[in-house]
Amino acid sequence: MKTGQIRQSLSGFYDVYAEGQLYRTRARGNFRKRRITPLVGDRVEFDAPTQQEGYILNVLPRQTELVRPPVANVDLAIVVTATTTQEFSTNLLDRQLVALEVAGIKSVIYMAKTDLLSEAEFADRQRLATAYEQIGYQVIIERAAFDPTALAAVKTALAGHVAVVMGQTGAGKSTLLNHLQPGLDLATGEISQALNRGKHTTRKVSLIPIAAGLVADTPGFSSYEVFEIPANELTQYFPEFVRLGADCKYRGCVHINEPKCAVKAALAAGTVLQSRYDDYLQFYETIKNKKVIYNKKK
Ligand SMILES: Nc1nc2c(ncn2[C@@H]2O[C@H](COP(=O)(O)OP(=O)(O)OP(=O)(O)O)[C@@H](O)[C@H]2O)c(=O)[nH]1
Ligand SMILES: [Zn+2]
Repeated sequence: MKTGQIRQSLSGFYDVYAEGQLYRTRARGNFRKRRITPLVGDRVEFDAPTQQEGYILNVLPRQTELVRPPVANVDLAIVVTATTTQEFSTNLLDRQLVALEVAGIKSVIYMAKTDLLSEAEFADRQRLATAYEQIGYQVIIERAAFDPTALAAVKTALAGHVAVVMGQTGAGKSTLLNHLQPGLDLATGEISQALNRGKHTTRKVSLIPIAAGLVADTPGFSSYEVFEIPANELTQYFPEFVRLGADCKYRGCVHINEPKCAVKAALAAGTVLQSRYDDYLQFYETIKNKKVIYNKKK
């Protein structure tokens, strides 16, 4: 028996990488009775008499599991953010960051399309980039449409990780992937559209080695309407609130109506971004209002 990692899945076949080689396998373990479908990124135990006919015997426990793209053990997300004034939204960015915090996936913010900005717009995005860095996120900001320094920074960030590229439609995900891996040839402007059709396509998903990491060739989605966490835990997914919250008067402070709240004090002092706090309140309300819906889930 060997141990390896699924690097690609296509019509019932799983290509497993182990000891420098790829093995084409099928699923045949008793994990199937437990309704575990192997995912790209899974670490698996398998038997392979030849490189062409192997059988997955066991799927090892997952650290993380994404639905779109269906990839296991992702531990890094490049959150591609279009910076043009029409497209840029701190709300959408914060939604993605919170969803990734909840999933236990580290985020790197990639600010794209800066070549389309005026000087004033660029200065504003730079100010935000600094603010997010202070929160604790790495921010990579393009200085040109094809910026080798930004690409090199992405490659460095990928080292040792299993990563996905996320972001809204038109953010520049395919463009970034194509620049990271020339020859990948993803059709720009087509991925979200294809996924949105919601058909059960037998889409190929693979992890491509880029620099010293692995990146899913299919970008992920940013529509996280519901956060499946209790509202009073939302604060845990805002790293700056976690740090400040230690100084709130009340344990379990949710930084809304409580007196002597360190988060609200920092907001008044201008050290917490107003947009972050506004988004926090909006997500908090969203969770409260969706309570009935997510309780119905089995
Ligand atoms: N000027 C400029 N245009 C860009 C940049 N990045 C992407 N674009 C353009 O923006 C459009 C959308 O880019 P994509 O890479 O397809 O965006 P995507 O995130 O993959 O979009 P979906 O497939 O819809 O999810 C394309 O026409 C790109 O050529 C950039 O840095 N500068
Ligand atoms: Zn507080």
